[in-house]
Amino acid sequence: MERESATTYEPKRNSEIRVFESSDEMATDLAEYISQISEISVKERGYFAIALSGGPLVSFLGKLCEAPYNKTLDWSKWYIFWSDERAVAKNHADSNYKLTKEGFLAKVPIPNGHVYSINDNATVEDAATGYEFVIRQLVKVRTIGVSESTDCPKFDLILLDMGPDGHVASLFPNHPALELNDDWVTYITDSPQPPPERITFTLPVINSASNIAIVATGNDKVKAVNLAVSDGTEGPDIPASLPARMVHPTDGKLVWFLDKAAASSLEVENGDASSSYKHHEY
Ligand SMILES: O=C1O[C@H](COP(=O)(O)O)[C@@H](O)[C@H](O)[C@H]1O
Repeated sequence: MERESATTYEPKRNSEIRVFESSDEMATDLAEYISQISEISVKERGYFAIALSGGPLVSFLGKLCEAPYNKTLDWSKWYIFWSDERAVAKNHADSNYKLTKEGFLAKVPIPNGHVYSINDNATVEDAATGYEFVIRQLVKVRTIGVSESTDCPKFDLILLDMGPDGHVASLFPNHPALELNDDWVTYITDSPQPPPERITFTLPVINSASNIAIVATGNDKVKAVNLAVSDGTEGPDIPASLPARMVHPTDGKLVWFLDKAAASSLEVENGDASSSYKHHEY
């Protein structure tokens, strides 16, 4: 696909940064990106297993509900998961399920049985255990792939929205959940942002995906974007435990979708605003 509107940094190894002039351009490119991954996954595996998140990224999924995608995509092969959920009822304003249902899922013909939401009627501990169990069953029958490198589920695509503090999914800076290596899904009860109780994919699961997209928009994301993609050495100024900086696909590919505001502190390599942005090499 031609992406005339985006400033793109072609990857050193397995990452790429795309910067957009407008929300509309970002939504158009994101829709094409998701569509292409969906088509490849269905062709190669027979399924498309995608994990969604909350945050502003959901508002960028609208183009998928319109022509041509609403007609051309094989929605019957889509399987929907969440990279994180808040411990609230599904009809609560804070629910990531509610956000994505209203903003996307209600507008496309994905079979209800393919939508794997997180239990809102259990303790967070039980909901996390139950969600991991469901994912394990789907890995066994290969509806979700498996990473040969990590033995973790290999989602075809995990869509993340980065918070202003650099959190992704419900993995927050300096939180012990960042160190979990054996669990696929975990829970926290002390989120620094409300609501405190949440269920989240762990980093090994995120990093095992075939494709990871991180969306960040707005002025309040400038610092976190800079820290997350900086090629500087980690230390007092660049925290090692910034979750977005810890997203390193094992065998897959990471694409950042940024608006100009969020990307405003990235260093342009040769001083030309249409040229590439520096970022760290994995
Ligand atoms: O709490 C959450 O926040 C992030 C995004 O943060 P925001 O400040 O940009 O809304 C979201 O990605 C995540 O799924 C969610 O649970």
